[in-house]
Amino acid sequence: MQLKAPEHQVAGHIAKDGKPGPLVDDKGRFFKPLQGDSRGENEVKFYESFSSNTEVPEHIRRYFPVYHGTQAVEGSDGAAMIVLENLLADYSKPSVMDVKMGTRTWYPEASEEYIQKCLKKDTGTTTVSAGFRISGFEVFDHKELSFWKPERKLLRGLNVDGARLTLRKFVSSNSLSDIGSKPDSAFASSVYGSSHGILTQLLELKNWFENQTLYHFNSCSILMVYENESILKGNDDDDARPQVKLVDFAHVLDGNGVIDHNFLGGLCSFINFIRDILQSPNESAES
Ligand SMILES: O=P(O)(O)O[C@@H]1[C@@H](OP(=O)(O)O)[C@H](OP(=O)(O)O)[C@H](O)[C@H](OP(=O)(O)O)[C@H]1OP(=O)(O)O
Ligand SMILES: Nc1ncnc2c1ncn2[C@@H]1O[C@H](COP(=O)(O)OP(=O)(O)O)[C@@H](O)[C@H]1O
Repeated sequence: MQLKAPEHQVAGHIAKDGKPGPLVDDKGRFFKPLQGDSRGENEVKFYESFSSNTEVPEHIRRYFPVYHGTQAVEGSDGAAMIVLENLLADYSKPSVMDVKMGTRTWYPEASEEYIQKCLKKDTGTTTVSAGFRISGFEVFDHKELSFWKPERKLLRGLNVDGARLTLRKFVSSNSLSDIGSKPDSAFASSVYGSSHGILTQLLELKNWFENQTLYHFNSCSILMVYENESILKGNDDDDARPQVKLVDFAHVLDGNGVIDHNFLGGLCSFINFIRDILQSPNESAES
């Protein structure tokens, strides 16, 4: 089995200091290392529960990576990995964004030390003020014809206007490395707005979150992706294949019959940001 580091990972842990990072194979699978501190165990528990839970509607399953169990992986010193569908396997020039949802990333059951660490990040980013934060993104720059990924530090410093601007940049054709340039939102209608676009998918998810009490998705992210190859070729809107997926279930807890207000609130706010861009694609917030 040929394994390599994923080309377009935008957030989360990477191989560092002897610890393994995610890997992908050529058969469309994504291998995520089981993290210590019971996080890995908890994520496996979630996937096992979710994949056999008959209360999860079929049309909602498509928003989650397919789970293929766990596996000891040779290229990674035999470490156990969670085997998932590689969400980017069918994309050749993907633009990708990871958005961590919720007005808080901590939860009462966590240790005081962990809560304080999360609180610091939550108040210092748009988590508290907007109900989500952009954890990472990579866009295909249509002027430079190459991928552009901002430094993490830059993302952590985004305020609400900065997040709004970044969501425009994500669907713009003008150069992204130029901080001063105003995003043209050229792909907003095909990526965010088309009948199968990001907004439609977010609204379908929201419908489920308004009722589901099975799980609480603490610290979970929405991963948005679309294809640039088709846009470059001038094909029609549907070829951008915009996709919304949920990732990172290391801190998911049982819902115990209670609505996940934290995720739902963040999702509603995020939907409003996307809607605003669609309603005024030419407006551009100052960074
Ligand atoms: O260590 P940090 O500060 O980079 O925090 C990680 C987060 O990075 P962030 O600062 O939010 O961009 C990281 O967030 P992303 O996945 O990058 O959005 C995770 O929250 C990670 O924890 P876990 O894998 O969910 O248990 C976080 O890792 P832990 O520190 O909780 O191990
Ligand atoms: N199934 C997947 N397919 C493709 N890429 C993925 C998949 N899951 C995660 N990723 C990539 O890895 C990043 C980190 O994933 P995540 O599950 O949040 O890891 P961590 O627990 O280390 O934070 C995501 O932002 C995304 O770029």
